Amino acid sequence: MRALFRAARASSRLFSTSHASRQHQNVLDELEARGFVAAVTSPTIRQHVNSPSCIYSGVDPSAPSLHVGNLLPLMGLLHFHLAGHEVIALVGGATGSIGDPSGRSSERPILSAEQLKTNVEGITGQIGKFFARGEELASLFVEAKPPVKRHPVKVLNNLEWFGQMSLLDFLRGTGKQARVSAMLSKESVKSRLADGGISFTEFSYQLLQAHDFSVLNQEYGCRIQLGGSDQWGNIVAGIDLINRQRKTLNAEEGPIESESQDEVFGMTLPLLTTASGEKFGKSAGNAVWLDACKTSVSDLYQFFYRQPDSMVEVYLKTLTLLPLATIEETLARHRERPQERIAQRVLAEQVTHLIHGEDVLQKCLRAAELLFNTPLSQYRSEEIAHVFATDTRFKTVSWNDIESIPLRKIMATYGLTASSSAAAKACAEGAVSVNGAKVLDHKSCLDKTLMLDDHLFILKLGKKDQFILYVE
Ligand SMILES: N[C@@H](Cc1ccc(O)cc1)C(=O)O
Repeated sequence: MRALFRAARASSRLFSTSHASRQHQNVLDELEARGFVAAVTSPTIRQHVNSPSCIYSGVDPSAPSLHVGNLLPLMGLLHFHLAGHEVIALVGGATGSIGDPSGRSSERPILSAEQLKTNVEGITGQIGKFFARGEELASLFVEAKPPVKRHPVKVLNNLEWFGQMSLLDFLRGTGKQARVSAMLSKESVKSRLADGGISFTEFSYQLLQAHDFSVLNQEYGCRIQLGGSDQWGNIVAGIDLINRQRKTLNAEEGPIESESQDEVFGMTLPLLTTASGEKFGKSAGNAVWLDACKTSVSDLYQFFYRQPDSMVEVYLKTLTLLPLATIEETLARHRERPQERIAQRVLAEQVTHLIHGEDVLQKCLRAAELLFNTPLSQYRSEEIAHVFATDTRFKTVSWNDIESIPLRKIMATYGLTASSSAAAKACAEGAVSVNGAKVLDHKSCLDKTLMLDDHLFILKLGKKDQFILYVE
């Protein structure tokens, strides 16, 4: 671990250490300065977070992996965690089986119990790693004085309380407190009623999320819920539910001790968009996943490296832990020589480190250097195989597998092009190379004499796409 920190420190040598120590005064000041706050349900949240509180945010397991669009709420939670607040990351094993209508124009498909279980496991693991790496990175930049006491982050699954709950208990305890008029007035419901309608299942979703907030408030003293701006309605539903339940209880049993009656809050985050105004987190129409098997580490790196100048400041402030002063310095250096993409490089390195760790980042940088800059002949095929071993663009084959297959077919098989006719076209246009040598004839097979020390082919399409075949 120490070695890892040292390596991380070395890779962060770009940054002056004068800003490396900083004390969190009020986490809200920090979050506002970084552009994290879209809205809060009550201004008193500022006083409230002057002393340690407990905050939660939830994510539904609609896929086995999180994607970069999920990073913003996680970063928000991470700032609270680093500042000494208690943090609960909730994975919606129950809500994920219902489907949140917020921000969706059509019903979600129902996932099988098995699929949900796989998804919950995948996401739970990713959240754990995210906070572990976040702390590791923070120790490089943020040294709170006096040291802040941090609490272990809790990752909970709402199936814990919904799994055993009967429908009658839900309708009597939670449903009874909810007003249909308030439920109908939620944006997520209104927009669907105006266009295509909504199932009773998705209509009820807001009550499930409201119930979560109430459970977390009672069981863990949780008083803040954080979410994207599309979550406003669901968050407010939770606050309303908690207040109504308290009122009922007070009426039935007389006022109870004050601590459990303290105000609860909601805070929403802005929706991150791309320069063209689309939802952030897609690359060529596909989500950019945190799971390296779904989006390779180098594709994740490249996704951030390719961000336009107009967006890089927003992403540096929200998706990295670099102190604001360091971000300013980085941007100033970037503006002097924009063609060097200094800010994009820092962004890509920081995010890749946060998601995949320092070792994987270094491997990825090495791979990029290898694929883009240095002459291939400087390398041994074993070294390249080692660097790319877990990369989705790497495949071990036998010579028999590929010997008599035309290049265009190989390219299509390994996903370099969508079809072999697209590969043929790319060859004709001179966009294809094998170990640095241009291949114009798409009918040709891989030439054994081009192999790097008898083992390796790098197929390249244009500047960005490549595939590595390691011949055993
Ligand atoms: N509804 C949230 C996820 C969520 C689930 C349960 C909660 O208690 C909170 C949030 C979303 O779709 O992003």
